[in-house]
Amino acid sequence: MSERGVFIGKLIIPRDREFYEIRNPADTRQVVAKFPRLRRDDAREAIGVAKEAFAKWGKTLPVERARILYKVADIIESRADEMARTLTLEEGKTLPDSMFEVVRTVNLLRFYAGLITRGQGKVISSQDRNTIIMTTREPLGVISVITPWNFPLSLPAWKIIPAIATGNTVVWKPASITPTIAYELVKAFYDAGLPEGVLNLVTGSASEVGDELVTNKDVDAITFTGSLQTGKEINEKVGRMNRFIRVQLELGGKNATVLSKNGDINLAVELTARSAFGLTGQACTATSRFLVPEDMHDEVLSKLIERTKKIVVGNGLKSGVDMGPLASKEQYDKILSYIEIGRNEGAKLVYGGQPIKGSEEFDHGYFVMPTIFDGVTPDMRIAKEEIFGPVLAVMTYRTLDEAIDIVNSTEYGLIAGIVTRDISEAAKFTEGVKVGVVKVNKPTIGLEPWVPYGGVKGSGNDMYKEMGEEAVEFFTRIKAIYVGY
Ligand SMILES: NC(=O)C1=CN([C@@H]2O[C@H](COP(=O)(O)OP(=O)(O)OC[C@H]3O[C@@H](n4cnc5c(N)ncnc54)[C@H](OP(=O)(O)O)[C@@H]3O)[C@@H](O)[C@H]2O)C=CC1
Ligand SMILES: O=C(O)CCC(=O)C(=O)O
Repeated sequence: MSERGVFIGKLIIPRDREFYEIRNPADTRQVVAKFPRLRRDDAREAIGVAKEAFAKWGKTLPVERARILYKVADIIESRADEMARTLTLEEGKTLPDSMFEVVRTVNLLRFYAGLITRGQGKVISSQDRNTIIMTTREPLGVISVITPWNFPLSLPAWKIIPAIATGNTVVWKPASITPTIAYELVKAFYDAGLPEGVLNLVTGSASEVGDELVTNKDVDAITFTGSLQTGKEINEKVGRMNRFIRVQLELGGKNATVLSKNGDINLAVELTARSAFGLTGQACTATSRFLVPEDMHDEVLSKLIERTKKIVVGNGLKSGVDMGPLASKEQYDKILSYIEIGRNEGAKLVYGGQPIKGSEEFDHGYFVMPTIFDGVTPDMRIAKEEIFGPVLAVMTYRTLDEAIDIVNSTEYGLIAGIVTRDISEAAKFTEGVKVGVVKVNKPTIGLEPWVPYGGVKGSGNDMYKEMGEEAVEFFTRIKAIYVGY
């Protein structure tokens, strides 16, 4: 398997750096690609290149930037099958889920291309005669983009595209285990004619490359998605630097789906099974708690187990597979350890709870069964901590108020779902839950790119939203202009 490069201004293959292997999580005998482990100096160089490129890119007309974004969209569309396959090989999710990411990326490109040509300022009436006041939005400069592995294409895309569309330049550090699809995304930008240095890709460790992207004084803003722990670390580091820059932190979740007494049981079971076990539970939007009215518990649980038995686990490249492997050995060990924690703290394991082994198809991958714990109480670790895998906690409640309290009882606040036929119940739930997104009769997974997204509490620093028109607010600053005539 060939060695891949990085983009520092342009594509380079740094032969004097160590290369590390990316392996397929469904079959670890297969090497997907090799990438260089860059050092701090390389990241510093990339930031310098981005700063230089900003001097020109920041002054291009929106229509020129839009023209390139539309072209990137066409290129990605023409490479959709190949890119989806690469994503599955590298991260493990099923091909339809990978294709969903590709299509979302194309939609993001076209959405922001259209949006920026519409203009971003306002005209405000003045208290003085013969005066016009207006605002414009200007790009910030160099943006550090640091992203996780679970949505390795569309999640970075929803940061990079509005950043570049608004005239900023970018240095991107993808998660160490998913650089191949990152490389493909950046390549599509350059194939579309993006000027050198506007989008830079640096692969390497969090402690060197990641740290440089956070602490370098030429960085004007940081947008990060990842764990709560890393988010706190980045926040502290930036705080210690004694200068004011924007930091966007999108962190974990411990999302609940609540079945109300007035809800459709079959719908709740279907949405929960999809949101808990789809994407192998490795989504920040996944449902990891299922709250069920006490008197409906037995019927719901038996339907949930029946539905979960139908989930086909396997290599994401195979058709008919619903759930791929976990993305890495680290993930595999972590999920199995949480299953052990659940057992030890007295939750009842009613389905799964095992790695899948014993055949050629499964012996070389990080496969585990979809897992359901029943009798989970809010004080248990499996009810509070983000597991980030296919492990669902079933909990019971008596009143809607109590359900809302349970939903709010973790340190996270990303998404909450309710299944109900009663509109006033849906309204009460929506008002009561402390989260960034509410889903009514919909799965917690599945976001649309034109809708603002972001969590509260431990799920994010909640100053700016991602996606939608709102993303532009993070990547631009407002200038007010008073004109007398
Ligand atoms: N709210 C949201 O929108 C989403 C949140 N997430 C959250 O992401 C987490 C899973 O992703 P995971 O990759 O494990 O998260 P991490 O926080 O471990 O890593 C995220 C990214 O940050 C890098 N990184 C890690 N430590 C530092 C540091 N000190 N300074 C700079 N960069 C650093 C990582 O590099 P490296 O890979 O080299 O370690 C990676 O690129 C889950 O908690 C999940 O909930 C995921 C998706 C969406
Ligand atoms: O659920 C989705 O559509 C997106 C979720 C996501 O991006 C994430 O979990 O990282």
